[in-house]
Amino acid sequence: MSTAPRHAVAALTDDLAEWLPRQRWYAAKGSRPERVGVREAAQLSAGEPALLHAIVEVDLGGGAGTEAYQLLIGVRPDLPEHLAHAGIGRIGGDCAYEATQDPELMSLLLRLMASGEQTAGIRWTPEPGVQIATGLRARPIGVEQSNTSVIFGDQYILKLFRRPSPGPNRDVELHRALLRAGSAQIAQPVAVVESDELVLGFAQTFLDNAAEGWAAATASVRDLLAEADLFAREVGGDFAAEAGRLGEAVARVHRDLAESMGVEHMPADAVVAAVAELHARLDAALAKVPELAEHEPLVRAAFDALRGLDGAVVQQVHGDLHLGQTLRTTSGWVLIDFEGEPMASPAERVRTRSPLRDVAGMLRSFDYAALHLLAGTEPDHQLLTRALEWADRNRAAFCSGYAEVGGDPREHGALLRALELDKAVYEVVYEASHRPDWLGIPLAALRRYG
Ligand SMILES: Nc1ncnc2c1ncn2[C@@H]1O[C@H](COP(=O)(O)OP(=O)(O)O)[C@@H](O)[C@H]1O
Ligand SMILES: O=P(O)(O)O[C@H]1O[C@H](CO)[C@@H](O[C@H]2O[C@H](CO)[C@@H](O)[C@H](O)[C@H]2O)[C@H](O)[C@H]1O
Repeated sequence: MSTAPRHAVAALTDDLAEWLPRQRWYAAKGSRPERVGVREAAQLSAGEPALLHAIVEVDLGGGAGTEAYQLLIGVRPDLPEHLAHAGIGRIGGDCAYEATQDPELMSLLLRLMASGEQTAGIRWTPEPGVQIATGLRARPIGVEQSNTSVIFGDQYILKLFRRPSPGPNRDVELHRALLRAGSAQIAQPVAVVESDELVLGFAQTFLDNAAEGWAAATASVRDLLAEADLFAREVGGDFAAEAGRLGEAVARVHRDLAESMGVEHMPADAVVAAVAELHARLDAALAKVPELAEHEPLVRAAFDALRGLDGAVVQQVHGDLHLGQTLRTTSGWVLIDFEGEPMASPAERVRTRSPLRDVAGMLRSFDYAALHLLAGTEPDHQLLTRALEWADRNRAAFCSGYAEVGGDPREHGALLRALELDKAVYEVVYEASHRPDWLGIPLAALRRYG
């Protein structure tokens, strides 16, 4: 490829305006970019295939502002069959494609991380004391995610942040803090990829043979619904013991984050401000999803019940905890992805929060796991009763497990209820823009809180 990197990516911007909205990690769901501009472009490899790195700026038009995305673009004269699905468009006579799908180009990233060098303004730095093996086969991860990850052999997983933001990266910082506290509930940090302003990628040990919490929990629900005249405790795939151990693991993570990064007691005026913020989040959600309106009084009452709350403890927490952020390894539960809520601004994400926020997230997730199989099916009272029984049983087991290490979350009923409702409202907005077929899950939950 003979064109300068910036010109090469600029040649692709019309194609990108079509391609970006089809990507799972594109945040402004439903809006086609009005314009795509190139903020930074660099060539990481000039061979054939060539590898371009770019930060592009998506202008959503109508005063909606811009969003920056990180792209890795492969360039070849022709796309072989195994990359046909990855095509983006054309740069001159060549084909441009999503490079994370190309093992040949991704193995270059592993070599760069192992070398610790700086290439085209990007630093590839192993974490202190880590020796990175090279020569491992790269493969893209086959799951839907907010970013894009590549696995190397069975040893490392590199997450490329699709919307890198300036300042310290929360995922990296919290992992380092947990490592300092000796946490056994995280995958070890391996390397960080950064430019002058942005953290672009984060590599960790790949936990081979780990089962995703969501997959394990929903397998248990499937077993139960197939035996709908048995109680959850009588079915072979009962999940309650695992839910309990997961509760313990989450409490350990909270204890270690508190030890490494400290805790604060919220003064009364901060509680008032936090309640106002909950209401403001609800206002924004109501404006986006009209179906929420019937639940407004219930949710506002739960928020108002917090006004007199005294001495609430806040600290760094996971921030977006659900079963999909947990992995069950042979030695216990591990939490992943400490970036915080994908829809929150970087400033909101770094704030200290009540640990009960994570507990509320997990409790909501047990509800999701129990009910997602019934979403969009004919109402069946028996199946619904069994699914709700599964949710109750596992929610209770999770809280009991948490209480083995930290305090019992159920002793803070008003706060937990308000945070669960806030999370359900967040989920309504998330589902409305990402998975409208699942919108009924958090809406039905709001109905049951009534
Ligand atoms: N250390 C790891 N070991 C094994 N699998 C992992 C690891 N980290 C992430 N994964 C897998 O990658 C998926 C996406 O990771 P995650 O950090 O949640 O990315 P995103 O921020 O894009 O949602 C997870 O659901 C899990 O299946
Ligand atoms: O994993 P992400 O950081 O991208 O989190 C977002 O997407 C999640 C869905 O993948 C979403 O979680 C919601 O759906 C889950 C089931 O798919 C469920 O277990 C969670 O309880 C529910 O909140 C998450 O809210 C969103 O931030």
